[in-house]
Amino acid sequence: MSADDPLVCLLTNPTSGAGRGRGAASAVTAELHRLGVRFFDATGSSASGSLRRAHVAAAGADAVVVVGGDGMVHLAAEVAAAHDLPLGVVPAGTGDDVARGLGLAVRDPGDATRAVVAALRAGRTRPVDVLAVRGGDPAGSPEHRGSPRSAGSDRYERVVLGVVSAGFDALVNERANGWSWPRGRARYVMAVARELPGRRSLDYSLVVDGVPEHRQALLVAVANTASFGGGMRIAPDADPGDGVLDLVVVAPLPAWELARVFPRVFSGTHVGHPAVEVRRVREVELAAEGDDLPVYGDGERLGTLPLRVGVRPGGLRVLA
Ligand SMILES: Nc1ncnc2c1ncn2[C@@H]1O[C@H](COP(=O)(O)OP(=O)(O)OP(=O)(O)O)[C@@H](O)[C@H]1O
Repeated sequence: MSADDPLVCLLTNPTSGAGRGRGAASAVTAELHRLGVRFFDATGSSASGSLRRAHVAAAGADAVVVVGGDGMVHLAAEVAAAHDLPLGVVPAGTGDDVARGLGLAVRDPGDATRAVVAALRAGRTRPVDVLAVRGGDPAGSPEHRGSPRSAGSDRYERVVLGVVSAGFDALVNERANGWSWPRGRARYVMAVARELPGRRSLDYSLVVDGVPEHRQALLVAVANTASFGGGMRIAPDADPGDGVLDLVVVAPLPAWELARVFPRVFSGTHVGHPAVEVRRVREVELAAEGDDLPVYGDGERLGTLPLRVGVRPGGLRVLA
């Protein structure tokens, strides 16, 4: 190991993957030691602590490497993008939708670490698009405090790698996050079942690539990658390398029809349904009438509407 070797800012999360994160973190640090990689472990006792420490550590690092699920990858992407560093991902969550969406294999943490280190040492990165989200009331996302860019909602911009969504699924997410059991997909499916009877469509005001439109919809999602919620392929053809976003609007459906169509989201075949519209766009402004509708990005609460989502083509380099 020499001072010329790359220095990694490492982020882990003991709570990822229903507790698997702790073991994954140990496996990764052991492998980094074995491979002689210089790293600084920026993991704190909470998400906000990790974010603060990572912003400091990243200032002197050559890469950010994250061990965890979508929420951790989200946090690490924020740091990597702010410091213009490549991001290495060791998936260790319950869903790992973002990692899969980026085309990364979800495998043994040791193998994933070796792949990341090989890419780092070879200087091999793949550019991926990111969603740049403005608005969304940062007060609604306490873990975000501590970022150099969190001051003032106008200047506030947040990076999302996977899917930004508002509507039925955000309410489902809100409900699922309030439960500690069951884990993973089962928790989402149960939350859907609980949310279905009370489901309502909302009056959305959208500005899509500069053109205003009003829509009654159950759900509006802006996707960079295909899935969220542990395998729900909301935008099955979304490609994080195409420089555009997939805007998904689900029109109101009777409850019985929604219950019939919903399971098709796991295979992505819901997009053939007439109530589901998918468009390739570059920027969406999103508001919902008279509602503090929660908005989620990468499975994390971003805050509430209104907000604007744009694409930064190739905005992040992934070590792969
Ligand atoms: N150091 C930490 N200590 C406690 N909680 C943390 C820490 N770092 C992050 N968190 C929180 O843990 C939550 C879950 O993290 P993560 O997304 O990595 O795992 P997961 O939920 O199991 O995976 P997935 O989102 O892929 O299903 C995040 O919402 C994040 O805010």
